[in-house]
Amino acid sequence: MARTLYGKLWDTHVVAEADGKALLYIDRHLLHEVSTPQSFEALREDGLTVRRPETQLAVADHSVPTHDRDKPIDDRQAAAQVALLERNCAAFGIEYLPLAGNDQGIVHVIGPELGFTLPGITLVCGDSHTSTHGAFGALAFGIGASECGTVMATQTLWQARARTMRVTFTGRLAPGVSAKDMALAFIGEVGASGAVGHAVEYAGEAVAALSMEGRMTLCNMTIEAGARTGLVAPDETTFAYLRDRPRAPRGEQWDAAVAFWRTLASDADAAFDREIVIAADGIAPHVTFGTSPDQVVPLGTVLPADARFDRALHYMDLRPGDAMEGVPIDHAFIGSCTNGRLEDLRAAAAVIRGRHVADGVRALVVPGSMRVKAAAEAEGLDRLFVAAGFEWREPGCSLCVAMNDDRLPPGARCASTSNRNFEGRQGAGARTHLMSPAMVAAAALAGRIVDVRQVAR
Ligand SMILES: CC(C)[C@H](C(=O)O)[C@@H](O)C(=O)O
Ligand code: SF4
Repeated sequence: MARTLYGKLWDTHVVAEADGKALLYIDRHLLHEVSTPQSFEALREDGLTVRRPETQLAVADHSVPTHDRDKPIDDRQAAAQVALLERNCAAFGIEYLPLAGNDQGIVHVIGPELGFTLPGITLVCGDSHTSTHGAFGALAFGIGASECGTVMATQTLWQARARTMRVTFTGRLAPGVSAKDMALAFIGEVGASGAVGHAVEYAGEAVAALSMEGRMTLCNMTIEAGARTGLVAPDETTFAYLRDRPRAPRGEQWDAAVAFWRTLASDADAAFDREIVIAADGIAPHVTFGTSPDQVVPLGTVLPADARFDRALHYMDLRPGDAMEGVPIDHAFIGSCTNGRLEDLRAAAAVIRGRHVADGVRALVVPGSMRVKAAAEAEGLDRLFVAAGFEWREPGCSLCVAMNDDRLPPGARCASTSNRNFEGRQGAGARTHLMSPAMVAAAALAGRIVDVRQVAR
């Protein structure tokens, strides 16, 4: 029978079935400091060990400071969280990527760039944005703290099979429009719970044309439509990205792996439970206006009059009929597991080159990882951002979630490349507008939200 990519990934990992659920084999587990303390505690209480430590990889990202990394961490809670992760990993034999090392970064940035994330595998992490790794054709999904413990002890998880949804982006993106705009357009169309219970596979010409960075942005935000996971079938772009990555297979193993990875695409006649088609060539840059990622509009339109948005608009200090263009901003954030990769920094830099951040705007660039930072510095992007008035920081989640000391004051309004615009996400009372890196760069220069297509060179 014809199968979808999701079906193939599922079938190759089922160990047992009962009560309508399947016991799935979990190939890889990523860990960070926020979601794992209880998982390790549970192992200790039950006297369990980690079954296959070599399939697990840990890094601290959420609460780490993005400045003065040569000094001890100031914040006591953050310092304790990071130290605990390090101790737990040492005690259970799990590899930990040190804060001072060259491989540290946001968990969803380092997995792919190290070649830890591979097509055809199941990959989990105690973090909702684990869907990012689905860009490689891996079955990747976020799990809870107790499930992290289960995976460490048993290398398996009971899961209910998801329904399938294919989202086909026809045509090509226009200049100035990116994967972030595709993600926001999709979420705007289906709503924040529109894909609940579904595994979403992205397909179509515009997806095939995306770089791995773009595909990761798309899969990363899939979770904001309520989906369990996002997927893109692996292709030449995927293989070219993974070749020679530090932990990717080599030599004959590489050839065998690629031959297997080529079989993972959905069969031509595979049926999906739901099909959505979006014309990519008609997508304009998108900006969120509310406090949920689906409260989003394309530029060139005005905010809808709808009682459902009353609370959000009140929080955001906006009104129905307002256009997003011209809304003044005082902060700009370029970073996160959605848009903190080299390509994202390049897209922002291309807009900024030779210009300066507007008076009264505080702008931050937080590379997604040490490797992204090093690569950006090798191209001189750090100097370009600093000359333009941006702060150039050390890698971590930073202002995406404000769990470290990067936090906005109440009433601040931020143009942000991150993925969640919830109330207080970037600081109590702060307002977040999600958009692409190029759009954030343009907003930082203008001091207000502008259409990057009108400022880009
Ligand atoms: C802290 C962590 C568990 C959380 C998540 O699950 O996604 C965070 O990464 C987020 O983006 O809100
Ligand atoms: S960058 Fe943001 S979304 Fe990504 S893992 Fe960190 S807090 Fe979560």
